[in-house]
Amino acid sequence: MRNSRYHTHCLARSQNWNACYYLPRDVGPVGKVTCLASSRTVEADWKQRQLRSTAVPFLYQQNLGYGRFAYQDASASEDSDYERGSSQRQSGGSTLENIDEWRWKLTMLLRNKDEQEVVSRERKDRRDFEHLSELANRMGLYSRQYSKVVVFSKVPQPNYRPDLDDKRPQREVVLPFGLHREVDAHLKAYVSQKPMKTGNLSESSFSRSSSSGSMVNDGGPYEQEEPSIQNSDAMEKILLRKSLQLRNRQQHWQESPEGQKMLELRRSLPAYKEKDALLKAISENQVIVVSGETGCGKTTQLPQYILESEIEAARGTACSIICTQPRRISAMAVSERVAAERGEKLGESVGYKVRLEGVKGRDTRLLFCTTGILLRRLLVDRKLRGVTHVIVDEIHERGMNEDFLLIVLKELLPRRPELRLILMSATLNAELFSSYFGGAPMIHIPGFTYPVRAHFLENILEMTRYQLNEYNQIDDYGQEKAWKMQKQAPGFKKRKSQIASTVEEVLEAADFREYSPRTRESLSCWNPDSIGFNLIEHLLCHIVRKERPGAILVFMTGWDDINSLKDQLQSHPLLGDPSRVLLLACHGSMPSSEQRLIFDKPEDEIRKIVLATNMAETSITINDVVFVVDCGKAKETSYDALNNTPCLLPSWISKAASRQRRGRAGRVQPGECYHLYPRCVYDALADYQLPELLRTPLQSLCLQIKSLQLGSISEFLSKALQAPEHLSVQNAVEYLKIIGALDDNEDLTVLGRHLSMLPVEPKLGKTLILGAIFNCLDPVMTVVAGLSMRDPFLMPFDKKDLAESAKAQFSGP
Ligand SMILES: Nc1ncnc2c1ncn2[C@@H]1O[C@H](COP(=O)(O)OP(=O)(O)OP(=O)(O)O)[C@@H](O)[C@H]1O
Repeated sequence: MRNSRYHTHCLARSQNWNACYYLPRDVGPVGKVTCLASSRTVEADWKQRQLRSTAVPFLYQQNLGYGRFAYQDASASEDSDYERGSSQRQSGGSTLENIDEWRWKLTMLLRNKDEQEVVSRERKDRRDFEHLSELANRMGLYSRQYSKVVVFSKVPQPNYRPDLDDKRPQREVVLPFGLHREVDAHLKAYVSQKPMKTGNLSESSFSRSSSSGSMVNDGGPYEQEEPSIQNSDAMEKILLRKSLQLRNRQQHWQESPEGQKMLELRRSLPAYKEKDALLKAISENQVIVVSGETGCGKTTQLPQYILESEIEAARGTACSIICTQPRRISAMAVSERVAAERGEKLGESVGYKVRLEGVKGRDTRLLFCTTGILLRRLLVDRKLRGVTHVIVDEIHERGMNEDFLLIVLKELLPRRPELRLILMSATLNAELFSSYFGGAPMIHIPGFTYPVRAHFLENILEMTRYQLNEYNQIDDYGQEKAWKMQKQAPGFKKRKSQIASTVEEVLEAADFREYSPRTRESLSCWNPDSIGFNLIEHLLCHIVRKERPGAILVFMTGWDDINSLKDQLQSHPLLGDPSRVLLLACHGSMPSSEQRLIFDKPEDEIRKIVLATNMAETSITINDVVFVVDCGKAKETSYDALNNTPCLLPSWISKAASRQRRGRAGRVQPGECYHLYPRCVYDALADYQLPELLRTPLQSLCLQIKSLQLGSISEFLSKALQAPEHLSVQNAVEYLKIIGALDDNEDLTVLGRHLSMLPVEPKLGKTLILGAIFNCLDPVMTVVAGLSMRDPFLMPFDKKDLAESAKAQFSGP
């Protein structure tokens, strides 16, 4: 290893800037520099004046690197004794004491167009961070905490920064050519001798890098050869022994007192009554469609029934179940719950995989993952080798990934007759899915777990005696506060969406005679465009003071309204009192570790209030939630194919989404749901949300189609459950041609291939480009980013919405 050349960087502290520069190792001798990758020690004896003139910012590159010219604050690096010393000298105590210093640092960051971020490793408690974060936010900057490191930046930050992960330092090691060849030869020899197993998840390409080069297969779609199984007798014996071990372990747990208790609990769920019928239908049909009320046990029980019955039949090692979830948080939470119900640690027979995170082991037979992860696996393993069951959960959401997955799976089914596909949701249009899969059987799980009482706006106003008027419905949030307030102000005219007009019509026709004059008056000035911060505050006070114990889950639309409402509630004498209320936020741009806090139970006497986006709408069980508050709106990407203008705006949710929100209560005890809109408005909502495929740009999807070699883009998309308009497809293809991702024959260029590998949700075409900027500072990508910035299509975006969407998309799937 002595000969290896480390692409590492040294930290050098500058005198005046209170900052560190990244220096490439070969910048030349500037004082005495020793880099030891293993011990992560940097010894620096800088001649500082000399350094300031010689130091050059270093573009830090790595696979998912965030190339930028970085500053680190003086106390930055734990790597350096020198730095530690300076940290003590300069920070001197709490961050709040040096707030002016911070203000100056952030101002300098804003002024200097070459700098993108300030990285601080100074010890900060949560309050300090929030204080600084507020300051940064006010200055139009972003902030993010990664364990002990805090980043203030000009652009939104992703959930995970490998370059800031002290526990897992990533270095690129360039091996000498001779050694490289030797390792290659050993690997080849090993691979050629190693028998291939089927049915083993650990061998599946979930662990393969998507950049393995196997993505493009000359054989065309689904034409890969099955791996030959050598020494099959010996292998079968090993697998059988393993299967018997799995069976013994399962029986042992089920017979234990804790296992018995858990079984009893599981048997009380409505799904249990249908267990045999479900298993029979699965064994007799390749595709089935399952519906059942929220909380009846679809997500946690059905995959488990399959797993248990396979293990029971001594086929444990041959079975491999994948259950997709639309969101990271549900994949993680549900897998934890199922592992606990099986008396195991996560990563034994049950695991999860979401982007950049996952827990699974060699024996994992049931894997919960995001839809995006399954799609990425399909990139490298089109036949889903070894997978026996695919369960697509919450199929009613009709996200772009889910619809895309369905087309691919539908094509795959005839080639994998033993593969089973199960589509599930509480609120799906079962006939639509059934007919798409040639009349697949539909099974309904009847019954509720616990009742949830629904209260609509008229009941809430009666109950709380809150009086709505023209002035207390102006929500105070977001950077463009003035604009938003103007928009919400009575009399402000704007182009109305169809649903907004319908809402107005039903309100005009509504009959509220049975309610008090006070409520009728309130309803007459209710502003359907506002979220109603003041009403929410009043309702929360009412629940905290007068209702039974239990956590409250409030559904908001996005990062900005959640944060502003949180600020407002924090300054309230009751709701802001930490000895009585624990206020938590949960949105897509938060790190998973923070999102998980919503599942923790606070101390007795403290009421937990979670402000969440629709990411908490499906699959998850926060077991102390008794009350749900639903503002009736969610941020949604929509797209006007005629003008090629996408936008991300709060829109009315569908009835299905409203029921899903209500269903977050009543899972372990009876619950209450407060819908902040009248019942007549609920009745007027669409049954289901318009599929994402029909309302968003298709660029990213087109790239996926091409990289999977699925033929002509328009032909492929015409096979969707509900095919997008021809104009939308054409626009997307044209766009990709303009930026050089597709050539004139609609084939992927090198650039297109790179872009198709980006882990970006295909929600906004422009986000794909932002993904290129953030995730891949490959020079080619930067050129593309530049091109797209001049692209007039970008203009209709609300900049904040775009940034927020980008943030949300980097955190999922
Ligand atoms: N973490 C948990 N703690 C306690 N009970 C739980 C937990 N997770 C699930 N449950 C119990 O299991 C039941 C079934 O949950 P599951 O997620 O399988 O329902 P579901 O039918 O998939 O609902 P949804 O459609 O809302 O996702 C819940 O109603 C609850 O009683």
